[in-house]
Amino acid sequence: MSDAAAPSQTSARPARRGFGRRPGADEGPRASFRQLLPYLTEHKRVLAWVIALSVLGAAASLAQPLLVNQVITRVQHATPLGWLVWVLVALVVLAGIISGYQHYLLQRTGEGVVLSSRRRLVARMLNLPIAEFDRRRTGDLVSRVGADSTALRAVLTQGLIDAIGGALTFIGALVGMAIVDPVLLGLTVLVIGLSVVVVVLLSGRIRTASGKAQKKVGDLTAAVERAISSVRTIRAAGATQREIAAVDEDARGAWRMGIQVARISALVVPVAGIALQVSFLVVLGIGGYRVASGAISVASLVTFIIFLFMLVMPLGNAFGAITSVNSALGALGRIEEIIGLPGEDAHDARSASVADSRADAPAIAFESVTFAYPVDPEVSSRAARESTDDAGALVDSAEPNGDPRPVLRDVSFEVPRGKRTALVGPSGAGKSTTLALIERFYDPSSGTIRLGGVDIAALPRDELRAQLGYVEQDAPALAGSLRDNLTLGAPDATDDECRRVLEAVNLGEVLARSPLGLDAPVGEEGVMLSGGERQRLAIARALLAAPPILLLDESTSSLDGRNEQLMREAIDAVAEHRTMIVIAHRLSTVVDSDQIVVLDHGEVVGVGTHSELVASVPLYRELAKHQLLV
Ligand SMILES: Nc1ncnc2c1ncn2[C@@H]1O[C@H](COP(=O)(O)OP(=O)(O)OP(=O)(O)O)[C@@H](O)[C@H]1O
Repeated sequence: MSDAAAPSQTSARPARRGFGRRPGADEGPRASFRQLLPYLTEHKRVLAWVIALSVLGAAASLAQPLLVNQVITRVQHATPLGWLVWVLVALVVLAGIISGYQHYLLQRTGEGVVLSSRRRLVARMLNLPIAEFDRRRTGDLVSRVGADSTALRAVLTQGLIDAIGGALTFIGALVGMAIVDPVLLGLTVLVIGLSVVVVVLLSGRIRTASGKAQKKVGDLTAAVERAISSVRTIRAAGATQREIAAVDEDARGAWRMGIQVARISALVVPVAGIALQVSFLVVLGIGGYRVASGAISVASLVTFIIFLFMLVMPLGNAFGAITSVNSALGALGRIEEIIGLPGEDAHDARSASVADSRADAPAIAFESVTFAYPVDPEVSSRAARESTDDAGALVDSAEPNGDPRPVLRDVSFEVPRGKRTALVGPSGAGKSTTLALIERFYDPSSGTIRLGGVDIAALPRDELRAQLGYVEQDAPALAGSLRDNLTLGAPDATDDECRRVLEAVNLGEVLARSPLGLDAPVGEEGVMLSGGERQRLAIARALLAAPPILLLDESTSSLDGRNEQLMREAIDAVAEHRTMIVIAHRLSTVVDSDQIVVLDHGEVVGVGTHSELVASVPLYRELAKHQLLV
């Protein structure tokens, strides 16, 4: 049940500040090369094989000019060519096969890196504390799994491994040059060293710019996600053009950052070429002078120049690799930012088990629970810095001094086993928050919540959530079929059980509506169902998992008489033999509850039956009068 509830919590309660821009958060996170290594070492065998192939390929290619030279000499001297041509053909074919195979292996490994980053990212993302979803934008998170992970592929497919393979040629050329003429080598190293310094200096800027570019893509995805998920509201408000303009602005932001990356890499790409040309001119000039002065022979100078070309080629590859690795590091920074966050159970004690609960203890007990929603650190520090008026407008969950504002204060009440307890109170009193604390979507700032006498903070979360069924307030249906929705918390349920449970919540009619039966799609967020049907489908889902305690956050939307009756019957079906906590927005649903807890401004102002509360709690009497129940 918990698995069902946790992820969909985000859609039920979109982040309060979710759509806004996060001030000062323009600097994307940056990753270091060290963080990339685990992704590469996962494939170290294939990569070693690829490097070996690239050395072999280089040797096959390098041998070709030597053989061509031989062929030409033999033709000039009219000597038979013999096996030479066949060896040459074989080498050309071999070099081609090696390069094709190497390309395939790199692409495949690149996909492997993307896959493992996505797996790690999604595994962590779906385990993050709910508060992280409150403060982050869904689209931005989605973009990390899509665009950012894809960017990692470039590390392998664009030069890094070629550069490593080329390192051998590079070192060989250096050694050869040192033997031929150390003085000329000194000059060459000076020129090439300068180009390396330039590239290394630029590489940091590429990484930063790529990180920002990926962040802009995240902003864009978030804007598109917001526009698509609220498309009905946007159309109805006549705001389509404004939304298009807003998304357009984000798209242009991503484009601008992309251009910036292109500008910096445009500086890097020609550096290797310039280094070659300059060192060629220097070697020719100074080398020519040294030949003239008799310091070296012409043959040595020619050999040195050939080595120079062999030296600069892999250097060009390495510079290309620096660009692609730094771009990937920009994306990796955003991936690692999420992977590095602690999961919701990182600090859990797990020192108790549900088996420790006592039969004589209440099903649930709140003991002096105080709770404040965590405030985004950025907002809290901004609130503390700026004038209180502005800060107040920033976010309503922070006190003017930046401290989080308590939503529940010193709340104590008990939920008896097998009975129906209702939570009532004005909007914003903290009713949904109370259920969220029982599910441990958040932990109290102080006080204790007990399940059968056991502190829920000591229980493994999956054990706790297996005891609870949770029906959220609005639209709690997931895209997919009726069956997908029902079996979310009970994957082994049979079709018969699914059908029975649909009948129990008066949804038999929905089942009969489509020839697809249980396979009938419910649409994105269940749009193909009415509000009342969605809520009853969620109740059916909870019922199928058969948890001993059911938490039901009744829909705020008003239901017509027939739907209300259907809902009441569904709740009665659920309540049988179960402990139930229901948040009631219509008192008529709860007047016959065994116990009613009245919340006001985060405090318990009364606990009792309907008639007791009418007699003793003015707020309840007021609510009842309003709803024509007294
Ligand atoms: N994720 C959140 N982050 C920050 N503040 C929140 C969050 N969810 C709720 N709040 C705040 O907590 C307070 C209590 O909200 P809650 O949803 O628990 O009230 P409620 O009694 O269920 O209201 P309603 O009857 O309207 O559903 C409100 O002031 C609300 O703004």
